[in-house]
Amino acid sequence: MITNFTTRYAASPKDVKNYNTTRLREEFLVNNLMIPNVINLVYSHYDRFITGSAVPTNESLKLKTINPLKSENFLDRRELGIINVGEKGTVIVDGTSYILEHKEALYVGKGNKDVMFSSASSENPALFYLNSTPAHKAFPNKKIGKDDVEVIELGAPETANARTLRKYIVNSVVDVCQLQMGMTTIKPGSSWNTMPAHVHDRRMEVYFYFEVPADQAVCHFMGEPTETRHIWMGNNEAVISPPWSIHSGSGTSSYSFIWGMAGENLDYGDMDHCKINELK
Ligand SMILES: O=C(O)C(=O)C[C@H](O)C(=O)CO
Ligand SMILES: [Zn+2]
Repeated sequence: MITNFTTRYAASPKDVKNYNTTRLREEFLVNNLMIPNVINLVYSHYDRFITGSAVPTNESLKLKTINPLKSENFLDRRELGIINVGEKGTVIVDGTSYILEHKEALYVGKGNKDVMFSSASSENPALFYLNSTPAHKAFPNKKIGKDDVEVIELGAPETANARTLRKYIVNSVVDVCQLQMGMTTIKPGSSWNTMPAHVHDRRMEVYFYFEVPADQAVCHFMGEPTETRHIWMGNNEAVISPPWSIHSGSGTSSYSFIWGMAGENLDYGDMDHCKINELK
């Protein structure tokens, strides 16, 4: 089996103003996820947040440590969130099996040594989306099924931002050190996520867009509120959002995305909202 990783460094908003399209995509877009039989990881220096995927088909895939961690096992000093956006699969953590159906999640605490991914069917594999952050305390592993999530309805059809937000890995659902993860689904007829936009300089965020039809796209907006840029994104692509950046998007069809955050606090609602008519 193959484990790949790449590193992304943090960038100043003053520099990002001067990036062209290619550079913007090189620094922030993660477009090598959900490759069969491979674990692909991107190590970002924003809060040392790792974004990745594991797609096991005929054989199980083991989460191996990577060089930047300089640790024997991947989770020696980290916690991990896993959301399955594919078909049924299993994650075995130090001998305990957790079956994850479509859109179920697993929190894996610091100190676990062995994490193995497998799919129930090699033709219709599990698609495990992974987020990992540094951790300083070992919290118990916990599966988060569809009934465990906290659901909020946001937006309205009139403003084209009607969407359902599901909180999976937040501190009211599971004990965590700093990782937060959830999923937002745009309702048919709406296109905007996270509008009105916000920033939270206390935390960075990564968005993973999925359920984007093959001939459609999502235009992701980033940048300081008065200096925005955009990145066109396809299905199963992620984008790193620096703490100083808005993170909003508009799709040419309905779509879903997984948001993952890390940083200074665990307060989901700690956001500085931007006035829509003041964005530039
Ligand atoms: O649609 C939304 O609004 C979101 O999903 C917002 C994210 O959860 C977020 O940005 C949290 O800070
Ligand atoms: Zn946010």
